Amino acid sequence: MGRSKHSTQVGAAPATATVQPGLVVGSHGRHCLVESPDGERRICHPRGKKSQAVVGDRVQWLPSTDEGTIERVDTRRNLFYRQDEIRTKSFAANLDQILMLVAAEPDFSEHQLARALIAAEAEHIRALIVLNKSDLPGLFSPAWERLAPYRRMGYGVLPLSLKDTGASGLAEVQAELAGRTTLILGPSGVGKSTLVNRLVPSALAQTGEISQALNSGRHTTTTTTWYWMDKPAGTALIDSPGFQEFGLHHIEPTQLPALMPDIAAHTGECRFYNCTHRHEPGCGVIAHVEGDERNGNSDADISAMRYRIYNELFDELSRPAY
Ligand SMILES: Nc1nc2c(ncn2[C@@H]2O[C@H](COP(=O)(O)OP(=O)(O)OP(=O)(O)O)[C@@H](O)[C@H]2O)c(=O)[nH]1
Ligand SMILES: [Zn+2]
Repeated sequence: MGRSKHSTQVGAAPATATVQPGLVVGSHGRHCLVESPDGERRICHPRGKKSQAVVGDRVQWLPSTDEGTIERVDTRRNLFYRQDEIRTKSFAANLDQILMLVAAEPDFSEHQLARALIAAEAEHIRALIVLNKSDLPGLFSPAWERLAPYRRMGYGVLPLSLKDTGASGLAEVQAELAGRTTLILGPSGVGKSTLVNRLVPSALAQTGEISQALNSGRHTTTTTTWYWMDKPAGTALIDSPGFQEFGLHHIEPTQLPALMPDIAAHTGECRFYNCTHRHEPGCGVIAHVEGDERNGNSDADISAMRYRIYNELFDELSRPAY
């Protein structure tokens, strides 16, 4: 077996093999890499559909020769995933937070940012936004301004620069990661690989090892990977491959307001208890939308862009699946 030579333990399973606890640190397709409490790692295969695991899962596994079988996935605290019309794509489980990395350039999509934040809220996962490339002043300031609504609604937003060998803001980012399990997400070109390599100097080597083990020696980048930054302190970083669209088909349109903190702040002010905040008279949300001609209010703390994103998502999630 091509895969076997990469496993760290060799030998037949004892006849009285008992299930053992483990942590999923890599996954590719149906099989995954499981780390035992002593740090040993081996490839495991799910016993069946119910024992399919994702990175971050705590599992109970049974040794079989030099590989293993996942017998059970422990109850998850949360599962961060996206869903398009056809399928669900899981990123990872049991997260303390997601770190959304965007940059002064390339220009980031606020829609994609909003979608990831909504998916995190739906699973009660904390989110942190980091704006990289603060060394590009002409581009950084407008990007920082675009994030003002997110700061206002309570998200942590941190500036960062990883240019050349210098860094600024890295210590502040590290402080937010300490003692937590963090999934890092970001569109292409924002500096995600640069950041992961800076936070986990052995990342490149580890990725090679994990994807080799999981892909019978073929090096691919389609693997979600768990990196220990500080194991005794419980600080871990999960890096997952890029994606095109962040589907939110698992969310009902009427759930959206509760998952968007700036909108949620005003839903209690609406005249109708089942207000959709799109056209109703006496709507507390509309009354707080910046520049909306329907509002005669003082305090417009919902940006026009955020309200547009709300409406577009509401329409999208209201369309019947086909
Ligand atoms: N000016 C500046 N450039 C940066 C900074 N961080 C990363 N870069 C550059 O941005 C480019 C993209 O960085 P990567 O780390 O490859 O980005 P990525 O997000 O992993 O992108 P993909 O590999 O496409 O997924 C590289 O040319 C980096 O050198 C920064 O803080 N400032
Ligand atoms: Zn309303």
